[in-house]
Amino acid sequence: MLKVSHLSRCYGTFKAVDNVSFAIGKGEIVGLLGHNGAGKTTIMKMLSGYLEPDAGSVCIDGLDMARHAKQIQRGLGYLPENLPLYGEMAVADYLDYAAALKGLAGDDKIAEIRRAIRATGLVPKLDSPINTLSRGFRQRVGVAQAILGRPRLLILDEPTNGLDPTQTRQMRELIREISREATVILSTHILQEVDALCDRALIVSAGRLAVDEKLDQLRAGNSLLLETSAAKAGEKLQAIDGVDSAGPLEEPGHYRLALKEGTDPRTAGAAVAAAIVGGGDDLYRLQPEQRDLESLFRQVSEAGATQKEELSHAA
Ligand SMILES: Nc1ncnc2c1ncn2[C@@H]1O[C@H](COP(=O)(O)OP(=O)(O)OP(=O)(O)O)[C@@H](O)[C@H]1O
Repeated sequence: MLKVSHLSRCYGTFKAVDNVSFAIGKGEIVGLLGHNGAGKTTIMKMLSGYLEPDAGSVCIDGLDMARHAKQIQRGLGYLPENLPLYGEMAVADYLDYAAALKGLAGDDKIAEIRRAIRATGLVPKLDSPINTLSRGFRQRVGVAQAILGRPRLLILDEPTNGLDPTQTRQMRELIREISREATVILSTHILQEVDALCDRALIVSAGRLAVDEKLDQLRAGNSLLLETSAAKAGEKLQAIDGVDSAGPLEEPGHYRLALKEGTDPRTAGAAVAAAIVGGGDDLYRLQPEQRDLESLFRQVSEAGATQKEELSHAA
């Protein structure tokens, strides 16, 4: 449905997005995660056709954004980070205007506005000028305009930004509801948001895509941590059935063993233990590696910070 290839974008000489590629299938909810300034909004702007990439391409349903922006944008809903809402306008008038901009007219337009208003719980606020609404309701107006016309792809930049816990819960329910009909990519720096809503996480760090992983795979984990007296066990362990790679960690005798897909960690663990003990070495620790979004995010951020530091020293 969405294919992003080698996307890059600079602001002046600063590279905000650097060679990012990923693909999203129909019906997925994907979270784009990253620290402040990681490049999420810049990526979202390019996905929506609002900003042109310096290099790379965005294809939606086989159409290239560079050549078919108008056509693609008709089937796309976008909630930008700071949606310019016209404060003096009543909610109903604003949505009527937004629907017309999307090319909706006549009965279709009325039906779509009604649907968006109901989906976002905006019925009691229809006649209220936008500048009298709370932040949560303004955000709902933003989502309502994004879902007008039943877009097949929804791009939501920080949809729960600034919402209180109740509003956040309601917004998540709304996104889940919308995802029954549409593919959703949402950006956030809130890990729980991705945990609660998404099938997959993309983590950007310093403009680069550092992680692209399904959350159930992430939760299942597929690696072992080993501590042994064997000084150079790497090669021997790599030869064990089910072990994909055996990398030494910083401390001597510590290894991280990545397992091949479909390998049962218990079976591989037993073979690893037998190889260590059978070779006359001591086995101090062997356990599945605990992986969660938070530790992965921390790892990626630390790596990104080191990389930034190295770049600034080199400059
Ligand atoms: N118009 C611009 N001109 C210059 N630099 C910009 C511009 N827009 C963004 N940047 C810079 O590009 C980098 C990426 O910004 P971007 O807004 O994409 O990050 P983000 O991950 O969305 O951050 P946040 O979570 O704070 O919204 C940042 O360092 C930012 O300062």
